[in-house]
Amino acid sequence: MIGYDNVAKSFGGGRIKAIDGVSLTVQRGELLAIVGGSGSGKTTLLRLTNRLIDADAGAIAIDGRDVRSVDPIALRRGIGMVFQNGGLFPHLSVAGNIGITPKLLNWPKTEIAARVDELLHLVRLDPAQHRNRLPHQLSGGQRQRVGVARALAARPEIVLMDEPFGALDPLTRDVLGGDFRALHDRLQLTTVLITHDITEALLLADRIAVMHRGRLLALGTATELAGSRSAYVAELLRTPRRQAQRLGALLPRDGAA
Ligand SMILES: Nc1ncnc2c1ncn2[C@@H]1O[C@H](COP(=O)(O)OP(=O)(O)OP(=O)(O)O)[C@@H](O)[C@H]1O
Repeated sequence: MIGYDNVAKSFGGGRIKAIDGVSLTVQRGELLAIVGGSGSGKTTLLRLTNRLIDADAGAIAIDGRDVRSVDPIALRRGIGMVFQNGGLFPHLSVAGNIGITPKLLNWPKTEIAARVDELLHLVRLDPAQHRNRLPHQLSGGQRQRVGVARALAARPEIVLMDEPFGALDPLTRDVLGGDFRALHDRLQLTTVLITHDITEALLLADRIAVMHRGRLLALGTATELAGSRSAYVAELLRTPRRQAQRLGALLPRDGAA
């Protein structure tokens, strides 16, 4: 569904190699997580995908079509994008935020209103209670749900998510992650999700891409990564492994559910 072929992108007149020869294929229907330290190139890769920036070298294809042959605005309208903290327009209501792409696409008003309510149901927010609120009148988790609804408004096949659950408490994060995974499956989306949290990546994604200094260091399922010989990947997996062992010992299986 998305193919990256030897993609490179530098900043600062070539001094900062943000992406340094990345090749990777995201399968249709897959949820791929990208993990890696700060500055490893995760956001740059996402921004290249919908042409918020263009690559210096290599090619990116969506459904077999080079993204450079598609009008960037049309491209972005066909790809849902979810940001950390929702990225909602503060002066627009929930309905205004969710309906923004359909409005740009000149959908009739009644159709937009029906779609907003349908999407609020989809992300498990009561339309009557939420559609007229402003973003600051929502909790962090509710804002992210609205962010997901907005990304899905024009029925994209691809969703790009940049640390969507990063600023949430661990319980909300877990629930939202699970809810999104269910939506991804139900709507047969292809999703690329950036996260700092390797545990979240292991639990949610079909495959995980590990980025390090602009390069793709490893790519695979949890089991495949566990067999990686990279010292960096072993270090990444050490914390969730240790936590799983400690929690297994601390929480007996037949305790409170
Ligand atoms: N517009 C820009 N101008 C100059 N340098 C940039 C720009 N965008 C990104 N960079 C640099 O490119 C490198 C990769 O940045 P990127 O934002 O892709 O990393 P990241 O892995 O998403 O980091 P984080 O997890 O901290 O968000 C960094 O060194 C960053 O400073």
